[in-house]
Amino acid sequence: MSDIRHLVHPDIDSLAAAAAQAVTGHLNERIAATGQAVLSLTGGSAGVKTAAALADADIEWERVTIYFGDERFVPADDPERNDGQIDDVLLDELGGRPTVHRWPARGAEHDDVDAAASAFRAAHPMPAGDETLFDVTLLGMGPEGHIDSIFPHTPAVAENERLVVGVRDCPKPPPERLTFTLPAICRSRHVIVVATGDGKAEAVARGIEGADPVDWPVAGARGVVSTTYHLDGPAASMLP
Ligand SMILES: O=C(O)[C@H](O)[C@@H](O)[C@H](O)[C@H](O)COP(=O)(O)O
Repeated sequence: MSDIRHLVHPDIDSLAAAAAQAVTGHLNERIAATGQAVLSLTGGSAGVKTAAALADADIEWERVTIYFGDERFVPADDPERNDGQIDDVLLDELGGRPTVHRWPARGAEHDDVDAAASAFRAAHPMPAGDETLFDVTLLGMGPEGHIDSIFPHTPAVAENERLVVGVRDCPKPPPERLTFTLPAICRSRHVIVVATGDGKAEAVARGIEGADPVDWPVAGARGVVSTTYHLDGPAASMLP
């Protein structure tokens, strides 16, 4: 099992700055080594703030490929989509420099979430086996330990083969979503979890102690090289 650690920051802005600095270091290391890097982004307040902090980072973005860890299966122009929030704070500013792979939107081409997941798999073939898929996966987390659209006690958290699934009956609206699964997330070199507030404290503690991911999905998100939780004081308050 890779190294797992946590860092506590005074507030969400310094947390986002530190997480963005870590993302930058990991991406630049891979760009120096291989000429390219792959990043998976996340929605939520801490995730979007971290993406915003990346707008000032010194990164050769034309060498970076970006995915979104999950997406709400709603129309492309729906303000509920995660990618629109990331466009506003980061991608619009970067223009066409990174390669960005978006999830299918609900619409004329896709009106069924499972068909949309199949279409995404077909359009983005990913190698079987252990080869890493992402250099960095950034994850926000809900109070019940959900990451991406992987919620406790759902088919998505039990998925142990497919890298991408459609989600129905999601406990948090909207009910239909698309998500990478734990087998995909665990093929990241570095996993970075960002969480603030005492509502997240139990999930943080369960994640770091290595609880059953069926109960606390974040506990199943482990990077090949490192797993780091960036927290504020309240989110860290149940750690030993
Ligand atoms: O699709 C979603 O419903 C959100 O993106 C959600 O998964 C979010 O990332 C977490 O709930 C953490 O959000 P906060 O950092 O705002 O608490």
